Amino acid sequence: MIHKTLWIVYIGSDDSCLVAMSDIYTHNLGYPRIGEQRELKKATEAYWHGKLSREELEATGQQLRSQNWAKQKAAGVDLIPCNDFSFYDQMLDFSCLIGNVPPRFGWQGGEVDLDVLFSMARGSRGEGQPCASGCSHQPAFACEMTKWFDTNYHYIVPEFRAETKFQLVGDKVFREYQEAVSLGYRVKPVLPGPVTYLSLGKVQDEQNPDFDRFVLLESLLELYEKILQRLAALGVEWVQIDEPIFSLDLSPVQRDALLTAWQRLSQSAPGLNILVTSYFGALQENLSLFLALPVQALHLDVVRGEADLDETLARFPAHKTLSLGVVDGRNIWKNDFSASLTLLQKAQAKLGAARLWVAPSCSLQHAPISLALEPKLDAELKSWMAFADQKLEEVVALSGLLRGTTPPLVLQDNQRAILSRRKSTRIHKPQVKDRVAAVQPEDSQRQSSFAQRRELQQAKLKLPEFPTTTIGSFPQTAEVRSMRAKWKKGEISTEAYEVYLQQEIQHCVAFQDEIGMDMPVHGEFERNDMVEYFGEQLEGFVFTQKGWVQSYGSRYVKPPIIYGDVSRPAAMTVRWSQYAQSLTKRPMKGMLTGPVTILQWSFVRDDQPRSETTRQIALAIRDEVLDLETAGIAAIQVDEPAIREGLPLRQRDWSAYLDWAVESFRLCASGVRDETQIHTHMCYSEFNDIIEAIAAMDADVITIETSRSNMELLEAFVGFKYPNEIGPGVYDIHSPRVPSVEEMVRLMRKAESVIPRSQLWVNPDCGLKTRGWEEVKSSLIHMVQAARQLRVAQPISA
Ligand SMILES: CN1c2c(nc(N)[nH]c2=O)NC[C@@H]1CNc1ccc(C(=O)N[C@@H](CCC(=O)N[C@@H](CCC(=O)N[C@@H](CCC(=O)O)C(=O)O)C(=O)O)C(=O)O)cc1
Ligand SMILES: N[C@@H](CCS)C(=O)O
Ligand SMILES: [Zn+2]
Repeated sequence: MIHKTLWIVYIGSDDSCLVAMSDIYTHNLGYPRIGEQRELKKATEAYWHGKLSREELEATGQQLRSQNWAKQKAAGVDLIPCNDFSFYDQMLDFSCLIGNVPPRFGWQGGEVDLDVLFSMARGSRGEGQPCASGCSHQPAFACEMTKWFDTNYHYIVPEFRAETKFQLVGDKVFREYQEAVSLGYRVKPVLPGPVTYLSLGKVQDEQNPDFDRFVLLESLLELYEKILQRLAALGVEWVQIDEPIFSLDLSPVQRDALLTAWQRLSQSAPGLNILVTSYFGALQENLSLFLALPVQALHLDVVRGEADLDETLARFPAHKTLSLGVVDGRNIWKNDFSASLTLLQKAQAKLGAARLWVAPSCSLQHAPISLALEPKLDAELKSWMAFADQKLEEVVALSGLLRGTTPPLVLQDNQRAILSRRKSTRIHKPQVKDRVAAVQPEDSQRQSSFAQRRELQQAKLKLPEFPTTTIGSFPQTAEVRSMRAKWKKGEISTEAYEVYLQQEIQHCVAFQDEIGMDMPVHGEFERNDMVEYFGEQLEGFVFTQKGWVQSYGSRYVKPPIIYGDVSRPAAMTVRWSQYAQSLTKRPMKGMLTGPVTILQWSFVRDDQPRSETTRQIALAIRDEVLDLETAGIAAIQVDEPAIREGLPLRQRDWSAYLDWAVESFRLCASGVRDETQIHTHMCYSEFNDIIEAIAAMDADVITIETSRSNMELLEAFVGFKYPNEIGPGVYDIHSPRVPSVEEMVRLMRKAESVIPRSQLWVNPDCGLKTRGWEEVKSSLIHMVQAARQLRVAQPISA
C-alpha cells in the first residue's frame, strides 16, 4: 500500500474549522456502500422483516460509513467522499432531502422518515403504524426504478408534477459530513446535480401530463443554494456535484438549464469550493459548456472520454482544477500505469501539479470491493485485476509516480502484470475465433417469416387467447439459497442438492398446472443469477466469491469476469427443462440468458471489441437453444433485458451497436425450426428509441415491463405497429403488493385498446425470484383470472 502524508490541523474544537494544510492530489467519487460481507443488505432486509430495530439499522449504516472512510484514508486518498452512503439509492435520498415525495405516500411534511423512503422505493401495502413524519402508510405503488445510464445500477426515478414544491426537510448530507469530520476524515459531500436530477426524473401528473419539469428549475436552485450555504457554514471545503448528463446528447433546454444553474450556484456560497463531475462517456460537443462552468474544479472520465483530453487541456480555464478519472470505475482490470501516466503527464505539463487531481473515472459503487476477499481466485488471473480498494491504491500510486514520490518499482510491477495478461495463452482459443469468423448471414435468419411460423406454432402449442406465462424465475427463498450454499460448501452432496431442486421444480410446475398457467416454466431454482449461472458453465469466464455489486436497493449481483474466448463445453440447462416438461402436458418454456445481457452484466475483456465477445457468447447460447429444441422444448425464451442498457449514451453510436447486438440475438435464436417459439424478455427499458431494432430481433413473443408505468412503455410498440406477439407486464414484481384481478384486467384492456388481442400475452413484468411464495401465488392466481375475464370480454378494436 502506498501512503502519502496528509497534514490536517484542527483549530479549536469547532468542527467547522477543519483546515487542510496540504494540497489535494487524489480523491474518490464514491465508494461501494454495501459492506465486505453485504452488511447493508442483511441489515436492511432484516429491518424490513421486523427482525432489526431502526436503531440497529442506523448503527449498521454508521459502521459501514466509518469503515469505508477508514479504508479510503488508509489507502492514502486525500479527499474522501461522504453522503455516497445510502440505505437504498442516492437519487431517492436526494428526493427525500428536498421533500419531493409523491402525494400518494401520504407524507405530511417534516423530515422524510426512512419508512416513507422505503415505501417510495418498494411500494406500500398500507400496513404498519403511522410513522414519525405522520405518513399514514396508505397503500401506494412504488416510484419507478430505472437504469442508471448504461450501468446495471438502478435508481428511483424522481417524480415531478405542477404542484411539486421543494423544501429542505432533510439533513442527511449535513449529518454525514459532520459524522465524518468528527471521526477525523477530510471529506467532500456528494450530491446529484440539479440538471441531472431534473433530467432523470419523470412527470407524473394526471392533470398536467405535459407539464414542463424545467419550470421547477428555479425553485430547485433556491434549494441547492440553501444546501450549499449550509454546507459552507459547516466549514465544508469541497462539495462534489455530479452532472453525468454531460455525457448524453443534451437538448437546448438542458443546456440552458446547465448554464443558468451553474452561473447561479457558483455564487451562492462564498468560500465553498465546487467540483462538478461528469462521467460515463466523452463530452464531445458538450465540452465547451462543461469547461465554462464557473466552478473551482471539474472532473472528466478519461477512461471513456479520453478523446476530450487534448481539447480540455488546450482550453482549460486558468485557476481551475482538473480532476482526471484515469482508473476505470466500471471494470476490474488493472490500470495500465504507463498509459495513464501519459495522460496525466500531458495534463501536468499544461496545468502544473497543483491544479491536477487523480481519481477513478466514476464512483466505485459499480466495482466489487476488494481482491483481498478472493482467496480462491486463480492467482494469475487475479494478478491482472483491481477491485475498488485496489483501484484507490492505483489512484494514489499514479499520483505518486507522477510527482516522483512513488518508487519506480511500482510502475515496473504494474507493467509486468499488464504484459503477462496481454501475452497469456489462456485467453485465446483458435477454434472459437475460427467459428466466429465462419458465421454466415443465413445463420442469423429464421427459416420462414413470422406469419408462417406463427401458424405452425399455433398448431403445435394450441394456446388460448391471452395466453398466460411468467418470465422464468420463481421465489429464490432463503431455503433455496441456503441449500445451494450448503452444496457449494460440500455440506450436502450433489445428488441431495439435485433431488431438492427437482422437488422445487415439481412444486412449481404443479402450482402452475393447478392455477391454469398456459405456458409454465421450471422456476430457475438451480440458478444463483441469470448471468452468473451461465458464466459458471462457459469457458473463458471466472468467478469471485465476494465480488458483489449493488444492482438496486438490497439486491446485489456478482458479475462474472470474461477473461478469454468463450465456448460452451456442455449443455447447461437442458436437463432441468426436460425434467420440468416431463411433469406437465402444457408446453414448458425453456429459459436462457441472451448474449448481449451476459456481456452487459459481466466484467468484460477490454482487449477486443465487445461485439466480438458477444458473438462468441451467441454461438455458445445457440448450441444450448438447439439442444433444448432437440430435447422437446417447444418454446424457448432468450432473455435480453440488458439490450437497451447496452445502448451507447450518444445517439450517433446507436446504429453500430444495435447492428451487432441484434445480429447476436438472431445468431443465437435462429437455428431452430419454424414451429419452435422463440420468446425474449426485456425489463427496465424505454423502448421508443429502439423499437425497430427490437422488431428486427424477430422473436416470436416479447414480454416487457409495463405495469409501473401504467402501460406507457407499450406506446412504442403501438406507434411502430409491432408485428409479433407481446406480453406487456401486468404485475410489478419489484413490489410486495398483490395486484388485484381488476387492476390487471384494466391494464390489459388498455393494452388491447392499442394492440390486437390476438397479439397479446398476459404475464408479470419480470421474474419472481425476489418475491415470496405467498404473494406470488395470490398474484398469479389473480393474473390467470384476469386472463380468463379478458377472453370472455367484448373485444376492443385496436
Ligand atoms: C434482472 N436483474 C438482474 C440484473 N443483473 C443480473 N446479473 N441479474 C439479474 O437478475 N440486472 C437487472 C435486474 C436486477 N435485478 C435483480 C434482482 C434480484 C437480484 C438478487 O436477488 N440478487 C441476490 C443474489 C443472487 C445470488 O447470486 N445468489 C447466490 C448467493 C446467495 C447468498 O447470498 N448466499 C449466502 C448464503 C445463504 C445461506 O447460507 O443461507 C452467502 O453466500 O452468504 C445464490 O443464490 O446462490 C441478492 O441476494 O441480492 C439481483 C438483481
Ligand atoms: N428469466 C429471468 C429474467 C429476468 S430479467 C427471470 O425470470 O428472473
Ligand atoms: Zn426481467
